[in-house]
Amino acid sequence: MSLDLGKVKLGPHLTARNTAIANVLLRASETILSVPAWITALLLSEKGRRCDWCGCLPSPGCSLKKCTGCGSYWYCGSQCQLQQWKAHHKSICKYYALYEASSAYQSLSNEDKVDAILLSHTLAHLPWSQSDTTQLAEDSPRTVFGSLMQYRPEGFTLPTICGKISSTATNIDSIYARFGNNNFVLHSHLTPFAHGVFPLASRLFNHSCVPNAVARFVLNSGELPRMEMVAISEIRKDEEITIPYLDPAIPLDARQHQLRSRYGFACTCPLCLFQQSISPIPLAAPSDLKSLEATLRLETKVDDTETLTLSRNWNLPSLQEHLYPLLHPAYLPALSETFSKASHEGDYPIALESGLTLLAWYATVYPRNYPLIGMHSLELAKTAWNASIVGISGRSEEETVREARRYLRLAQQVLGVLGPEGDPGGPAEEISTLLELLVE
Ligand SMILES: C[S@@+](CC[C@H](N)C(=O)[O-])C[C@H]1O[C@@H](n2cnc3c(N)ncnc32)[C@H](O)[C@@H]1O
Repeated sequence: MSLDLGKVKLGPHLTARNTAIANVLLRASETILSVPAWITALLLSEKGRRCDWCGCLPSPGCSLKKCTGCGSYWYCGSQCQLQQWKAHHKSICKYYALYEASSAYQSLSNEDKVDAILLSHTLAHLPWSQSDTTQLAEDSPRTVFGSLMQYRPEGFTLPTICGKISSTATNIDSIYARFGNNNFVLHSHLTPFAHGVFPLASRLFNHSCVPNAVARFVLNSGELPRMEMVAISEIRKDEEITIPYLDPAIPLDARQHQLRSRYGFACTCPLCLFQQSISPIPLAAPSDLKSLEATLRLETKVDDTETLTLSRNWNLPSLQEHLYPLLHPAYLPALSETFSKASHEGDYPIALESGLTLLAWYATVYPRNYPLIGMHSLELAKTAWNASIVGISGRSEEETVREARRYLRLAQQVLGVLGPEGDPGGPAEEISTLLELLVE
């Protein structure tokens, strides 16, 4: 298969078969590829909350319309209902209630239930027999889906399927074997709401724990959710474009295990190689912790500039050796817990210090402009704002407000690279509102 899509093309890869290659120089925040979902299924917690077709929340003052057939699918209007009916719901509707009540379905985990429904939608969506598919174009979603790599992890079992569709599908097992390692979790404001199949994006993008691109999802009433792949740093022509299949902050062993068991490969990205090279990492002695954290904050320059910008590109390997204990797998969960607990309980001196250390940690481990840096910076800004209202001894209100503004500007800068995604509002709106409240 030869895919050339303007800014990105399919190239060879030594171990992953193919990979996405930049056709041109791509700037941070540039959209590399924009594709509508082929098939989606809402997370169970989102059923009845969002439209089953377009994924949108109902507009203010409106409510979703329930399918009167099965009573289990909801739509923002007849346009969405009609499109889903034609796409797959007509083959599923009258079987859904029995299917949902079946012990085979009930015994699945929530994630597997969503994938079982996604599989049912996929099978009902198009003709699957060979004779029905011979006319499809080379770049049609069905053809590209058929070219995706299959992977059957240990314990791979086909879930129970909804609808009278198994008779038209020639090879359900091989279709499902493309799900675990190719499908995407759709998110709004970085919070998951659905699983989805985007064959073209799956065919193109490999994983790296130091990715240079991430996916955002665009929702418009009446249309299937759209995925946009966005560059988070400058990507040179002919450079590989990679995305994160999981959170790079997960400890090395757990990350490697997930990538091996779910996707079938051993990651050799720069973060994995560096962490392997310094393993086993010693834990910091409690008496050293404060000074190590202060050095990390200083090193990352997160607390000494008026306009807080993370000017470095990813260069974790240049981290001073005595700071390695801060990369111990137990350190990040403990630090996150300290920050959450202190912010929640209003212990602002501790919250602001641990929150800033956390920001320095993220800025060190994540690549530049990684969205979670922005999300954390927004969280930290809110903490600083709350602290300014309550007051912190030894610090003026003005000082704390200035700190909040710095974090807001960093959040705005980092999340601006990702751009708006999902539902209206969200972090970008929150940041603007807070910046207005905290005018100088
Ligand atoms: C979504 S596909 C990516 C596209 C795939 N390379 C192809 O040629 O179709 C996911 C699969 O690609 C391979 N893959 C992705 N990232 C990889 C990496 N960093 N190293 C090795 N294999 C990788 C794995 O086999 C994984 O199951």
